[in-house]
Amino acid sequence: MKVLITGANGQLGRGLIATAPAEADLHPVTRNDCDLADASAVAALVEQVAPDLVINAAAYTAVDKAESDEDTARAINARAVAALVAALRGKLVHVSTDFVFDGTASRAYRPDDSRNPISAYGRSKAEGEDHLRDSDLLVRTAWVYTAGGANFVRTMLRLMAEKPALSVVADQIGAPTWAPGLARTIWGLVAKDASGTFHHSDAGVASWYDFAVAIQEEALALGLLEEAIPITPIPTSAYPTPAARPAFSLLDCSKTRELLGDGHTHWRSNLRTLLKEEASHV
Ligand SMILES: NC(=O)C1=CN([C@@H]2O[C@H](COP(=O)(O)OP(=O)(O)OC[C@H]3O[C@@H](n4cnc5c(N)ncnc54)[C@H](OP(=O)(O)O)[C@@H]3O)[C@@H](O)[C@H]2O)C=CC1
Ligand SMILES: Cc1cn([C@H]2C[C@H](O)[C@@H](COP(=O)(O)OP(=O)(O)O[C@H]3O[C@@H](C)C(=O)[C@@H](O)[C@H]3O)O2)c(=O)[nH]c1=O
Ligand SMILES: [Mg+2]
Repeated sequence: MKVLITGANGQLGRGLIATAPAEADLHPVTRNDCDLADASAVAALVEQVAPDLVINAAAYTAVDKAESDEDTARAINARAVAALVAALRGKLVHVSTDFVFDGTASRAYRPDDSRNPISAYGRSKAEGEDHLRDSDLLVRTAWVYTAGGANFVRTMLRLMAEKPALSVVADQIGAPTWAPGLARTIWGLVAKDASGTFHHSDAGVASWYDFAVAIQEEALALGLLEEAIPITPIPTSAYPTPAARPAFSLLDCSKTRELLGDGHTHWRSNLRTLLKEEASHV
């Protein structure tokens, strides 16, 4: 099975490469190999590799920057998806976000719930989803982190080492996602030849504040941080950002777990695994 993986240097791309099944003949590509904003380059790449499957792990993920750069976000998160679908004979596995939802739900979002993005990034990702065919596979995830990535965990570790105190929003609720776990779920869905929409995040629920508190506790226990600093829970209104973010974006992952018939690891357990990995590199 010839598999083209875009975004190969990203958090998910690296996880997909690390967890790929032995029978997958991987063709990882980065921005240097192909600029996804260039539709003709996308078509040429797909023609040249002639993959059975494309896993599109590339995206414009700078949520705040997208507010003032929506056209670039749309080029990568939407128009590149259309170009992949147009060039491709095989299946597209595409990845999207909890930020396609508006956050007004009072229960976890199911794969077929209606979308209503409230940011430029969310709109660009929703538009990308719309380009998929029925035979393609869409996996929505949230709050992704991994070793070496640009993510909330690494931002917190840096700020906790530098600052005397932190304030973190406590009224945005969701669940973090460890990239290698997401990658395994994607390979599991590919093995089942799944199509349609699936959700994957780690198990459990958190606010960004809860996540920050857990990061500090686990990092102190592992010796990644020397001293605890006070972390204050704040409302979103006290932390203004260019992009609006959903107040509640928990993903209901039961359809995915039922199909794969496996367990669902709690985010705190995955966080500990990641921090142990970070600690072993120090
Ligand atoms: N990160 C998160 O919290 C979440 C991510 N997602 C989705 O999951 C998927 C994977 O995200 P993640 O791995 O975290 O993202 P990353 O930002 O870690 O990686 C994205 C990759 O896409 C590449 N890329 C960006 N623009 C282009 C371009 N024009 N041409 C070629 N490559 C490009 C980037 O390259 P470069 O480094 O050179 O820019 C980067 O390697 C995405 O679809 C994202 O929307 C969903 C929910 C949460
Ligand atoms: C650094 C910092 C952030 N925050 C808040 C801002 C924001 O509401 C929240 C998370 O901040 P970040 O900028 O790390 O997260 P953000 O980039 O918005 O993360 C999102 O990225 C995209 C790609 C997705 O698809 C989403 O699922 C989600 O993971 O924490 C604080 O309250 N205090 C702080 O000191
Ligand atoms: Mg970010």
